[in-house]
Amino acid sequence: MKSVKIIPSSLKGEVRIPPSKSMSHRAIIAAGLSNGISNIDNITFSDDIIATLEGMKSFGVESENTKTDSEYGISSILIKGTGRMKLLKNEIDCKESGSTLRFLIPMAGLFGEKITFIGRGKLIERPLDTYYKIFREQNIQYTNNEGKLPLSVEGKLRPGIFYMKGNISSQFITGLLFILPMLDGDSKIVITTELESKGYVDLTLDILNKFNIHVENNNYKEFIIKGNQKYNSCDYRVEGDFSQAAFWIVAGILGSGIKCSDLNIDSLQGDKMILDIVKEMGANILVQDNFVKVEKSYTNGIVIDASQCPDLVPILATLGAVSKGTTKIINAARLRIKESDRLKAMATELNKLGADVLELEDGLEIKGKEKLNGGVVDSWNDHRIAMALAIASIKCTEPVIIINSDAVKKSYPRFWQDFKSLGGKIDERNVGR
Ligand SMILES: O=C(O)C1=C[C@@H](OP(=O)(O)O)[C@@H](O)[C@H](O)C1
Ligand SMILES: C=C(OP(=O)(O)O)C(=O)O
Repeated sequence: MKSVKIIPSSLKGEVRIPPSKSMSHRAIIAAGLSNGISNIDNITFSDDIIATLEGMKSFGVESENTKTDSEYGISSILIKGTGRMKLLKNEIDCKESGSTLRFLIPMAGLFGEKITFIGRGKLIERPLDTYYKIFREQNIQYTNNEGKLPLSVEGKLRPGIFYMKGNISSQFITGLLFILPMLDGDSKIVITTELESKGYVDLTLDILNKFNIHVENNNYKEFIIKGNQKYNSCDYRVEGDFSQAAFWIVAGILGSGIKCSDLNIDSLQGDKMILDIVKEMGANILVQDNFVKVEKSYTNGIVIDASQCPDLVPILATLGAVSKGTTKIINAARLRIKESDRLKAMATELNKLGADVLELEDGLEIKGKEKLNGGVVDSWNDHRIAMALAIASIKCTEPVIIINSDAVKKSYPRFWQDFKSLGGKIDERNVGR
């Protein structure tokens, strides 16, 4: 396991934002389900994306790496779909990726053969009840380990009406939206609660559309899906990731200004909300068509509703910890079922650095301080916690040691390189455990 020692310094400069993880998962899946060859440009092989790519290969999809830009760790891949999946491997390793697991489970319903999903870390216990309910309703056989992975599924998914809660994870809705259009009859998904993470469903519908699959969205309450649709292959460039840009935007505010390039300002990504949130907190930010530039700014605490942007919470907790007044993060209960219990993780670790964070049942209450101290903190094996703590170091008076710092590989393998290129001073070391 790796740890990093950070000597606090003020970051500044320009960073090319890595491709959106959410859009990469979706592009690989849609391309794999189509009949033909799709060129997917601007891909980073983070652990989560490797899990989806390998999972699709188990379903008979072929992929070829066509271009690699080693300076930025960016690749292009050709995905060869056959339109008809063939099962090459019955065990799918989703590593620690919730998206991979929840997007690929419904695909098992195309085969009717027994398929086993395995995973690691916290993924083993992240909830899947929404799918278990559907399996029972459709007489699909499944076994799990007291509700946890490994999960084995056997049986064909049939078209129909699917009632689903919208406040556990939007990933279940995305998972069904990929497969229901391929079934031999029409389906409807009915959302029985308010839908959280709507932006992620928008991303799914957008990619489906680009690959020739059409779904009617009745105001996020119902999704009407015609059966017998066919995915067309498509050349697709993945745009920059606003969830990752958020770390550098906050780093620029706390440090000495940062330009984030390769962002699409018209993006459908829900985490684009970071721009409005930091503006409301008082940050000076210049937003252009394809880049964002933030200046060092003094920010004030506000109330932040996290229901549509859960992945921003760790870095917003960091910003709140050094903003003037109180920052309250509300509607964030779902954060407890991510790669770590992110509410507990951020409250615990920021407090170790000298912050004043109170963990609430469904949020955080943070009383801002001008400076933090420093100390030894843990990433909880969660990429977003590691990155949020790294950015907190900018405001520390003493060094910060982050244990299990290579958790960043889940979504952003080059994070520490980019941190250094912006002037971050780190010392990486291997530690036992
Ligand atoms: O569909 C997606 O790509 C994602 C949906 C969100 O999950 P929930 O819908 O479970 O909040 C988000 O937290 C996750 O990082 C990616
Ligand atoms: C929660 C995340 O991803 P996933 O649910 O796909 O594991 C994330 O990237 O923060």
